[in-house]
Amino acid sequence: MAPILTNSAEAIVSGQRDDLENGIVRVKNPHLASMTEDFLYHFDLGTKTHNLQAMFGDVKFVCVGGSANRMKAFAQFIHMELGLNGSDSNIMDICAGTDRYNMYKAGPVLSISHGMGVPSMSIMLHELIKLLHHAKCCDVTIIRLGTSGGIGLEPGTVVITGTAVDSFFQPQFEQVVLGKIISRSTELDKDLAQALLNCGNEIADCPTIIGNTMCTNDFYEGQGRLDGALCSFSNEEKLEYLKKAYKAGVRNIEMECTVFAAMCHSCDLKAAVVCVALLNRFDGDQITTPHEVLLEYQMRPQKLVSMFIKKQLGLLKYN
Ligand SMILES: O=P(O)(O)O[C@H]1O[C@H](CO)[C@@H](O)[C@H]1O
Ligand SMILES: O=c1cc[nH]c(=O)[nH]1
Repeated sequence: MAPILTNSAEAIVSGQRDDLENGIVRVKNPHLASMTEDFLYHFDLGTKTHNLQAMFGDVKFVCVGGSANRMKAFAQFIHMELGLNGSDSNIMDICAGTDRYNMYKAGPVLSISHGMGVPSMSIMLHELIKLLHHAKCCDVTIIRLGTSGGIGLEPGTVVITGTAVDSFFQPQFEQVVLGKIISRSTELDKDLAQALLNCGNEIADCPTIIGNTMCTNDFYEGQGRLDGALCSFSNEEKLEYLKKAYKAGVRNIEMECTVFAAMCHSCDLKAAVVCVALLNRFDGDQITTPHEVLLEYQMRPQKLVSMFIKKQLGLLKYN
């Protein structure tokens, strides 16, 4: 179906131009300004109940990932890496009042879980972007740290997304709004991707590439797996699709990158997606790699992003 609205139609409304000029995170919703209170239901945080500027005003980096444990571990890791005061074991879940998402803060770094799939990521991002806006956060960089299925890659390879594409290999995110399809661009920040690649290249045993990432709405049939409860295609058809994806520059598959890229792009947030490939999908579908190996793979995006944050904060030199 043809798109009915693109990014260009989302004009900057009055008041938002000031935010653009002073680097404050912007929202693109003219209705928000007239609300006397904004309650971020899935975070259990609100503009009347919490001083969001005092709590979050110093945030410069937001790291997001599917699992609550991973994002807690990342908060503890970055706390240690940045040499922050206090014990990393005291880092508390800021969203403890709800079990939808988990949020941790370590100095200027916010670490949040988003669950699995586009709807879960989308809800989290609506509330996160509003939170950053209400807190008057400036010049924020947001990075997704995830896992993925590789296409033609050695397991353990870290893929920094060049372009986030949908299941038709198109650089767009389509959403149904009021019964019509809206299409938004999934452009990501090229300089940020390159800076992250440079960090990856400095880390031993952390093979890193830039490649296109395909976002799907399912882990099984949606990613061409033969091992789900349902399967409507043959092994040959699966391989043909994966080869087509490879030809289109796709190097990994996950389940959130297009909505993440589109929403961040629409709100002028510098964004990147850094996902480790857990397996090579040309070799199979099941993830049977030992748990300790998977944990080490999951640390790779964290180490890479930690190095980037340290460089940005002047704690490490750029080569
Ligand atoms: O490792 P995370 O961040 O959860 O991401 C990937 O893993 C999940 C599927 O196992 C999907 O959410 C996919 O995008
Ligand atoms: O194959 C995989 C592995 C992790 N996450 C995905 O979405 N797909």
